[in-house]
Amino acid sequence: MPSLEEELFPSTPGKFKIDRAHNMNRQFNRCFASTSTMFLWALFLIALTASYLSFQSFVDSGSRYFTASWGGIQWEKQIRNSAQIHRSKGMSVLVTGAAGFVGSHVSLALKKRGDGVVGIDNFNNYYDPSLKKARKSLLNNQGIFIVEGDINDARLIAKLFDIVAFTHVMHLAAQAGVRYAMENPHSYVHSNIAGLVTLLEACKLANPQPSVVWASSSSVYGLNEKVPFSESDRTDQPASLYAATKKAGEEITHTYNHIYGLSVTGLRFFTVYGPFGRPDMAYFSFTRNILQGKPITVYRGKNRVDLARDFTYIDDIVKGCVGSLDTSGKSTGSGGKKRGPAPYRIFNLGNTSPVTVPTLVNILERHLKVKAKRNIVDMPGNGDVPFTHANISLAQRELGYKPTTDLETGLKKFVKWYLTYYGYNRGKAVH
Ligand SMILES: O=C(O)[C@H]1O[C@H](OP(=O)(O)OP(=O)(O)OC[C@H]2O[C@@H](n3ccc(=O)[nH]c3=O)[C@H](O)[C@@H]2O)[C@H](O)[C@@H](O)[C@@H]1O
Repeated sequence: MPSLEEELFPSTPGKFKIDRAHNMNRQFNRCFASTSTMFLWALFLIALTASYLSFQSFVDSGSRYFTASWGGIQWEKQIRNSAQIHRSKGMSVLVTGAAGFVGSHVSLALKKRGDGVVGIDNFNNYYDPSLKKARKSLLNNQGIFIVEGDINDARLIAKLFDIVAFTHVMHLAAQAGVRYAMENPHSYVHSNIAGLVTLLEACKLANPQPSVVWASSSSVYGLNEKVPFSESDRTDQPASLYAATKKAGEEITHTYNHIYGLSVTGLRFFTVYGPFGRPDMAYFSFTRNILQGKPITVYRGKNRVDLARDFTYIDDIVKGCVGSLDTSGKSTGSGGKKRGPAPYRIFNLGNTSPVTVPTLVNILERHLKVKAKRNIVDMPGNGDVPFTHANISLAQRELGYKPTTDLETGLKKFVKWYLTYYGYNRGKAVH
């Protein structure tokens, strides 16, 4: 069985391919010494090398995670229809990661108020792709088309900009998850760094250039101890590779703003939760385990201090995203040339009231009406930070951001959705 990494990176230039060619060469020397057969074999090897190189350049263009084909008149028509704006002064937005948790919610909100939305998602299997497909159906029903492809596919992204003059890009495609970075570090580099650069290259070359709003993370505050976390606080001590790639994203987007005049807004999300959420996150996996009577692992910090998060409800995050798009200001460049300074902004989008993980479990128990089997363990050195707490005054001032859902209310809505979607005692969708 191929390892997960091999599955994720089928195109990574594997040494075995080169070794195989090398071995063939040795066999060839042994078995075929005559000049004429040597000539024939040389031709064969040249042909083999040429096809290998063209295969490499194909995969390097980025379709590593996904093999679906794209293109054609019908495909372009679906994209144009989806991008159509149905309100005055509306925008046409390319949403990356549109089948993801935040991406699907933001796409629906934009479409609802009459903006044009085109999604792109690679539907990778970091978590159950059937949930992503379910979100996709929801979006399709509202007239939103999601292109199946990877943001590393430069040709595909360029094609999308050929078809639609996007005014905005809402970039939410990413390899998420703090602890998984220890298992599969390369997937973070692939999506959060290489993918980001591929996307920014396309934005930089587009004419007109779109304004870019993208998802950074509260994890960039890392080992920062000053609370609450303000945008001007230190972010140079990441505790995980995930955080490091998000921080790198902030620096990379800054250079595209500086050199090419791209308008950029980075949003530091604080542990977003809610209906249609991510199954890899604690509130979601705890719910599944509690309902199935399985134990849950609750991490505890140094000196037996409970871990805490500034859990933020999805509807509040959506308002922050839409507010960011509305106030983003224009990019100034065109065709890769800067014409003047463009906005570069970073905002915390949190809830400003941290809750401990044991309290999160208590609330879930109440809503589920089932007792959890808690397995309390000291936090392993896995990239986690002990607490997060957002200062949101900047977002309040500039975006009108004002979270209104507390954890109790938000989890109630999540549990209601979960039970409708999966039913009791199940991890699989009931429809
Ligand atoms: O806002 C953020 O910056 C980040 O929020 C979450 O990361 P995290 O806060 O670690 O969220 P969870 O994985 O749901 O963990 C929440 C808390 O539960 C704890 N936990 C997690 C899993 C578990 O089995 N047990 C447990 O106690 C974690 O240590 C953490 O304190 C997301 O997974 C990241 O993608 C996101 O960037």
